[in-house]
Amino acid sequence: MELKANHTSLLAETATLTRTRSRLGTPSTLSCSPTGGSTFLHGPSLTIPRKKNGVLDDVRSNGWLDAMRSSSPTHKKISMDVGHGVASSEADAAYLTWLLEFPSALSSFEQITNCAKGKKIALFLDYDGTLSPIVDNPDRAYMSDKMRAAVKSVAEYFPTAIISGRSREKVHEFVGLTELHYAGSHGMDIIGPLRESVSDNHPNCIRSTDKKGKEVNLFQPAADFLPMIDEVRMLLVECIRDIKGAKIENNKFCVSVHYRNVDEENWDLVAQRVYDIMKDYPHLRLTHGRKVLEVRPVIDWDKGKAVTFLLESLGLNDDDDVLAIYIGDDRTDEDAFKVLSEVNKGFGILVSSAPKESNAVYSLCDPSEVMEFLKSLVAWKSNSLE
Ligand SMILES: O=P(O)(O)OC[C@H]1O[C@H](O[C@H]2O[C@H](CO)[C@@H](O)[C@H](O)[C@H]2O)[C@H](O)[C@@H](O)[C@@H]1O
Repeated sequence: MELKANHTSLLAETATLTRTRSRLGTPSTLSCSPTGGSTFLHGPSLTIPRKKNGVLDDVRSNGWLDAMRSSSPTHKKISMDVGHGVASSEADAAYLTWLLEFPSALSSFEQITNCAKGKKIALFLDYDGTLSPIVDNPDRAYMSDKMRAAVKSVAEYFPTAIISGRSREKVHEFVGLTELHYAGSHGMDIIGPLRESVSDNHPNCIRSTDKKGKEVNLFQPAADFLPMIDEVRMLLVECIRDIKGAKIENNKFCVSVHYRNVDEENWDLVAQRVYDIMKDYPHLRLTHGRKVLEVRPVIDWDKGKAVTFLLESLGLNDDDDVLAIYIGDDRTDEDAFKVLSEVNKGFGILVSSAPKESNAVYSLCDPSEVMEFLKSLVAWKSNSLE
């Protein structure tokens, strides 16, 4: 039996498994001001230390390898002892305990819609691991037609944006819906509605046209870095060429170094090769995703800033009656969760099937639960309009 069958009763069952509930608290205190979540632990420092004696000392001592090993917890669903409703392993018990701190957005749906009453919902969706399941080949991370239909329906009721680490063009191609707003390269490439106050406030925001010839605002705060990023991408392609399974992905303002398909014994080699290139580019930094190293410009911009920018572009940032919901699965999504709770404008929903520290308030287990959540939002909104 899967956890999804009945979150509430399972949570009650497992309450006895933990003595930490009172310490953790639950968003039942959320009322209509959804802030909270815990402080996100950013993990190992990502600054690059000077080179030491041995070749691999750098990547070991700076924590890259540890971060690589913990970057994508094994996907699992809770298995339960049939007929007993108790968690069948310590990992399951840990997950159920974690759910007390980050309750399912599905079982908390009524609480969420109570918060949303009388408010304008704006929806922000990450792509990989949120709308599409994680797969070995990043070029084939397609979302299902059912998911596409769910995203299309939700966008009919609420302004909806995709915020991805991929290039904007690529994620738009995968999603294939023109009615959404898109931010690629972790928010460093945004097309938003034309709004003069926004281009006045952001020097890198220019007037442009989208694929349909409609006038839009194009915001690319890292435009000056493009030649450097291209140069580093080409160096990275060369330097990992002989490592079986390693793959470089061009995300325009970022470069992804994938190691999902590399033998674990060669991960340190991937890390060291990337490190050896990065050390000559102090204006670039590295972040960790799910079995991916991401090289990006050192600028004060992330998915959190992209959410703020998009809210401004949608004319929603000054309204008190806005509820922004951000759904994502990755470390980079934490910046967005954090911003929403800081400005008290909404909350994050972390997609994870394993316990993680997060700035999110709620959780969903996997993309199938994300789809269920989107469909529930549509049903709730259309019923409320009848
Ligand atoms: O911000 P996102 O939309 O979540 O993008 C983050 C990265 O996602 C992709 O990589 C991840 O998904 C791949 C396909 O399932 C998987 O093979 C890979 O191991 C994951 O890290 C994408 O390929 C990256 O470029 C994005 O930065």
